[in-house]
Amino acid sequence: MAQALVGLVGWRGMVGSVLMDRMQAEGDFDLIEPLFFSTSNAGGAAPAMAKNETRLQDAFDIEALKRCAIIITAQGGDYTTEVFPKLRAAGWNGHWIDAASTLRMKDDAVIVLDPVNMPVIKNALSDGGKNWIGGNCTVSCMLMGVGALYKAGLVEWMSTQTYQAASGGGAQHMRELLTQYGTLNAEVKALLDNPKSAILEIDRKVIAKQRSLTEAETANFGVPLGGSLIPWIDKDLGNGMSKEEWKGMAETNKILGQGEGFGSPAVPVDGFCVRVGAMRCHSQALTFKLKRDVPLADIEAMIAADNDWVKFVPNTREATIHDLTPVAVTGTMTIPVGRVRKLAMGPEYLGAFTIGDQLLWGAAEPLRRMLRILLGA
Ligand SMILES: NC(=O)C1=CN([C@@H]2O[C@H](COP(=O)(O)OP(=O)(O)OC[C@H]3O[C@@H](n4cnc5c(N)ncnc54)[C@H](OP(=O)(O)O)[C@@H]3O)[C@@H](O)[C@H]2O)C=CC1
Ligand SMILES: N[C@@H](CC(=O)OP(=O)(O)O)C(=O)O
Repeated sequence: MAQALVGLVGWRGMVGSVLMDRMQAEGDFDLIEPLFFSTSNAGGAAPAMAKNETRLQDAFDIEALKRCAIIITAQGGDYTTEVFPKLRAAGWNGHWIDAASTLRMKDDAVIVLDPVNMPVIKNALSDGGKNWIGGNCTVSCMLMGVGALYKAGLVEWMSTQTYQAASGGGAQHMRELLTQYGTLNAEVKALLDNPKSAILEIDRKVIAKQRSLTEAETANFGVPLGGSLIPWIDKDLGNGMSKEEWKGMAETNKILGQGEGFGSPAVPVDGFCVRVGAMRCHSQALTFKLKRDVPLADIEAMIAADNDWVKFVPNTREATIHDLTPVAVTGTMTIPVGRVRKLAMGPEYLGAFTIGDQLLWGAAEPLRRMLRILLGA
């Protein structure tokens, strides 16, 4: 039987490259006939994973896209906004798998995170669903870690305080962060090399340099991030909330198939989203109000048993500083959850800390897993 023709758009970008690596590592290309698209180099050579179709197709060519049974895109929201409606209007009835946020909250779209919401995905599939969208990276990584508490119906509300990496803004943001670190280091290198130099002199020079970075040096974040932080991510919704913060409640509930549109109450999720100088791991401190007092050991066991990727980190200094950091997690599929303890506010109040690679579980992995679900593999 002929293999399904799967269109790949955005495969050479940062998210797309991580997706390609994961698809190769898991043998996904053995199951499909890939058709590679480009917005900038139609007619050029497709990457080595191509089989019969070795030339890049034009990613804006609706007729070429219509040939595909499934399209996976990590090209970005502008591309989705431009192409998806035209493709559907042209009668294309295939499956659209997308990393961008554009379609996430549409009624006919499912936010895919199958280790957490396989029942929601299966329901939508049996109802003829065709639009499968990856979730916000922070939300997906959080639910991979503590989804067990939601599945058990234990969460009355949750507050999140995030520590989000530069990669969430894109490749240029990562470069800008590292360039800033380099600039700051260069500013005080001579003083650092002299063990007798005064730390407050170093500090004075660093802050002076941070405050005088040029527009070019802060073009992506708008302000210095190296040696600082930015407590605002994504758009200003005008009600005191950032769009990234809004996604926390909206997407968590939609992923779980509850709240608006599902006929059940939404769990309140709120907090502050903060950009920090990490490279590609999003970290989050979580505060839960549970519906009842559950013994800590039961909670730990529930979290640890939820899926193959969650790793329970004992709440000790040693385990935490080694296993619960962006440096430990980057480039791995592991989602550590640690610092789990009852809080001083009462026995129903639980604290936890979790981390995920925002390019893996936060972006690429749910997409390739959805492809597998569609292929029945
Ligand atoms: N960054 C993130 O953390 C997350 C991003 N997303 C979604 O994924 C989308 C893509 O993000 P991201 O991968 O960071 O975007 P990139 O900018 O890395 O890639 C997007 C596209 O830019 C084009 N491009 C132009 N110049 C280059 C270059 N030098 N190297 C590689 N590609 C280039 C490519 O298209 P072409 O080959 O056609 O020229 C590529 O597919 C986002 O817009 C967002 O919707 C989702 C979750 C997380
Ligand atoms: N907003 C995220 C990255 C991202 O792409 O999110 P979304 O897929 O929800 O637009 C961040 O900056 O860390």
